[in-house]
Amino acid sequence: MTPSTLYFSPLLTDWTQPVNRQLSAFNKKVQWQVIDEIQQSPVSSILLVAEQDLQQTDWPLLASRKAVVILDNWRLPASVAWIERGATNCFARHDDNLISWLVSELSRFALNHAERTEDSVLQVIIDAIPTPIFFKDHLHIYRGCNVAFCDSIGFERDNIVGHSVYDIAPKELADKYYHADNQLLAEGGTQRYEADVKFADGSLHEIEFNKAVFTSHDGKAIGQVGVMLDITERNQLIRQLDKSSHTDPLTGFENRRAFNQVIHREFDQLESSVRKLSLMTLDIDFFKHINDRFGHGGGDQALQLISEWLQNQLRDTDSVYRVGGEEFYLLMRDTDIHTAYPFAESLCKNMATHLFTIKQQDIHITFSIGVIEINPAIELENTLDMVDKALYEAKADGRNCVRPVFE
Ligand SMILES: Nc1nc2c(ncn2[C@@H]2O[C@H](COP(=O)(O)OP(=O)(O)OP(=O)(O)O)[C@@H](O)[C@H]2O)c(=O)[nH]1
Repeated sequence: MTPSTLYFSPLLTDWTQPVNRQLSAFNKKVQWQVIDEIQQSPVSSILLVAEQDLQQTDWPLLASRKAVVILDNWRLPASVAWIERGATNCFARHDDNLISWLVSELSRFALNHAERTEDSVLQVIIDAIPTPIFFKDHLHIYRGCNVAFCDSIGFERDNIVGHSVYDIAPKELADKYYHADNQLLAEGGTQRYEADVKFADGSLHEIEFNKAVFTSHDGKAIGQVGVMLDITERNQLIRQLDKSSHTDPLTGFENRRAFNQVIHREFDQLESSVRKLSLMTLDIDFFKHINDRFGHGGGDQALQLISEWLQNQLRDTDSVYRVGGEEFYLLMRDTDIHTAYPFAESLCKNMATHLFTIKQQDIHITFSIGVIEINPAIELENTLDMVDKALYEAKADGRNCVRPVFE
């Protein structure tokens, strides 16, 4: 930033000439730079802006500049309102006090700059903490941060401190932060929420923001401190654990625990819908013989081959679960018994004619199957008992067959 450059908004264009003449009279040589948007002026620069040029979306950026609002007709309430929104000062168009304020600011620039480089004990302490930490004032301007915060967002501290969140984050994200900050300042206390954050190296992180308001001695909110906990690995672990607690490792199918959750959810929805839902229970016949003949490893291989085969027979709306050693449930959505029964018959027939190769030997394997349409008027437990009973009947009737339940 050049200290002797004064940035100004378009409506002040004619007005800058008389001001420039007066500054020259006091040996203050300045350059004038017109800007269309506040963001075109550097943070901490002196910005002179006509009240009519300001949009509400500009307000969050006022406090990160030395923004002076110029009023056509100076009114005390308007002046105070602009200062509360973050403006440094407020003058009437023809107020000579503006000239003395500018002279004083231009003279003090070097001193202020030197003061900003001070290193405090607090800074050393927070820099030693590997978790990103930042603090902002009540106008959403960053007033401090640690090294971990700079590293995570990929900015130097000088490009953060004194800046508005709109200076360092894309508008969409800045809007989100601004809204959350406003809410916290209004409500006080603490705030915790999770959000995805893109770090400087392009990686996406799941972050838990822990923020707290700090107050002046009279209890007024004057800013907030935020700590960003990276919970990406923790969440990945939770998702992995959740998945493995619902998945059978041998076949990759979901297990009985997953089935119980899904069936109860879908059963509850059935009551309020006209959709049909059918359930098939499939049990491999004489699986013990396969283990006896090929060993337990051969039995495992058979289970994997059968699962692959079964998966290939299904429609997109079907889900299969391994609910026991050699027993599977097949949930068929949008399917009534008149469709489910012939489908079960064709599965049974296709399975019996398919050749599986285990340890270089071709064998035939068969299923016994029970099938039922789930009736929302009947207790789910009773339905599950009925379809299991149908499966036992199929076994008792010689296996390799389907027994449907018709009510
Ligand atoms: N290899 C292997 N075998 C399993 C697994 N889970 C269960 N089994 C075996 O599956 C066999 C099931 O035997 P049974 O319940 O008698 O049933 P079956 O031999 O299939 O006979 P029916 O069901 O009456 O036709 C047992 O020998 C179990 O040890 C598994 O994960 N891997």
